[in-house]
Amino acid sequence: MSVAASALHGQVSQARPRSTTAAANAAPARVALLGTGTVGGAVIARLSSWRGTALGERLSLVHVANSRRAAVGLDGLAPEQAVAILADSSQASALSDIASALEGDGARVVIDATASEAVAEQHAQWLAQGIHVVTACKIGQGTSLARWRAIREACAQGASGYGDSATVGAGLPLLRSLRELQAGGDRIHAIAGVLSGSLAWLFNHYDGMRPFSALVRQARDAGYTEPDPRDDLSGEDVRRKLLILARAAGVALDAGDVEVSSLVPPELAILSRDGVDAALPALDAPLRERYAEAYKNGEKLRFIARLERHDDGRVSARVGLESLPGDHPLAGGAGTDNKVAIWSDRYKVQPLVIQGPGAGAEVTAAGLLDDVLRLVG
Ligand SMILES: NC(=O)C1=CN([C@@H]2O[C@H](COP(=O)(O)OP(=O)(O)OC[C@H]3O[C@@H](n4cnc5c(N)ncnc54)[C@H](OP(=O)(O)O)[C@@H]3O)[C@@H](O)[C@H]2O)C=CC1
Ligand SMILES: N[C@@H](CC=O)C(=O)O
Repeated sequence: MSVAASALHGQVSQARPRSTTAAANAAPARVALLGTGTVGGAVIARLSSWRGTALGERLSLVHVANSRRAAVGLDGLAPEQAVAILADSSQASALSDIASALEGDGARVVIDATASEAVAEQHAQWLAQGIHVVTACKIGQGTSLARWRAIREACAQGASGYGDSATVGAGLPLLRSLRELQAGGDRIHAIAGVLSGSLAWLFNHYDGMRPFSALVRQARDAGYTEPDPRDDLSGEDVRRKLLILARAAGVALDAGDVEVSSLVPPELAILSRDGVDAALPALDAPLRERYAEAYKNGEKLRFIARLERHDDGRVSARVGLESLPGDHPLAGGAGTDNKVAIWSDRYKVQPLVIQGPGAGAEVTAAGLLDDVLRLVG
C-alpha cells in the first residue's frame, strides 16, 4: 500500500536545561504514575533506588493508580511504600482526579505505564492544561492520525512536553535520532528494522523443536509482551511503532496505510482475552512450517517493519514476518534486541543503525524517567 507523503515535523519532547540556581530553588516536579504492572512496577523500583539522591529530590510521587485503586499523597508518597499504600487504599481509580492531585508548586507530570485506551484518550487534555505526559503506551501517538495531531496541538497550547522515548525501542535513542537528523536539515528516506522486543526474542529462540506457543508464554512471563500477547503477534504493536516513527519522520500515515501481516490465526483472534492462553497452540503448526521453509533455504525468520519514501512521492509501509538470509544485517541481534536502520540525506547508502534491548521492564522504566527528567528540567 502506498500513500502520499506530507511534510510534518518531528515531535515534541523538549529538553529544558535548568540553571544551577533554578535547580537549587525549584520545587520538585509532581508526578502521577498510572499503571503498576510490569513497567509501572519498575518505575516505582527505580524511584525507590533514587531516594535520598539528587535525582530523587527532583521528583515527588503524589499519585499512583492501577485500573482499580488510587493512592494520593499531596506531600509525596515514599516510592518504596507506594505499592503497599495502593494495596490498602479504598480510593477508586479515576482519571478525573489526576489534575487536582498534581496541583501545587513545581512542574506536573503524568507517567502512563498502562495499555489503556481511556488513559491515552486523556493525553491531549492533560497536555493542554500544561501537564507533561510521559508514556510507554503507544495508543496515544500510534493509532489514529487525528489523535496524534491532537497531542501535538495540545503540547503547543499547554506549553507542555510529550515524552515518548519508551514507545519505540523501549527507550533506545530512536525517536531522538530521527528528530535530531531532521533538526540538522536531513530528510528521512526510509526506515527498516525489528521493532518488537518480544517478537525479536521469540524468533531469536525458536528452533522449530519446542512449540512456539511455549515460547510465547515464556516471553509473556518475562514481561516482554503486551498485556494481551496477540497485540504483538498480530503485528498491531509494530504497526503502532512504525506509525510513531513515520509521523516523527514527517510522514502523515494513518493506521490503515500500514500493510500488516498477522501471525494470529482467525480462531485465536476471535477469542476473548481469557481464552487466549489455552488457544496459543494454534500458532504452532503454521510457524513450524514457516521455520522449516526458512531453515531449508539457510534463512532466518524476523518480524520486520519497513517504511519507504519513493522518488515519486509515494510512501510504502508494511510489517510482517520475513525470511532473511542468515547474514542479512537485520537478521543479527540477540535477546529482545531491536535493530533499526535509518536512511536519510546524510546516510544515503550506508544507513544509521541503532540496536539494543527493545522490551523489558527496567529499560522501559529508565526510558520513561529519562524523559521525565528532561521535561522537568
Ligand atoms: N513490557 C515492556 O517491555 C514494554 C511495555 N511498554 C508499554 O508499557 C505499557 C504497560 O505495559 P506492562 O507494564 O507490560 O502492562 P501490565 O499489564 O503489566 O500493566 C498495566 C497496568 O496498567 C494499569 N491500568 C490499566 N488501566 C488503567 C487505568 N485506567 N488507570 C490506571 N492504571 C490502569 C493496570 O492496572 P491493573 O493492575 O488494575 O490491571 C496495570 O497496573 C503498555 O502500553 C506497553 O505497550 C512499552 C515498552 C516496553
Ligand atoms: N510488547 C512490546 C513491548 C515494548 O514496546 C514489544 O514486544 O516490543
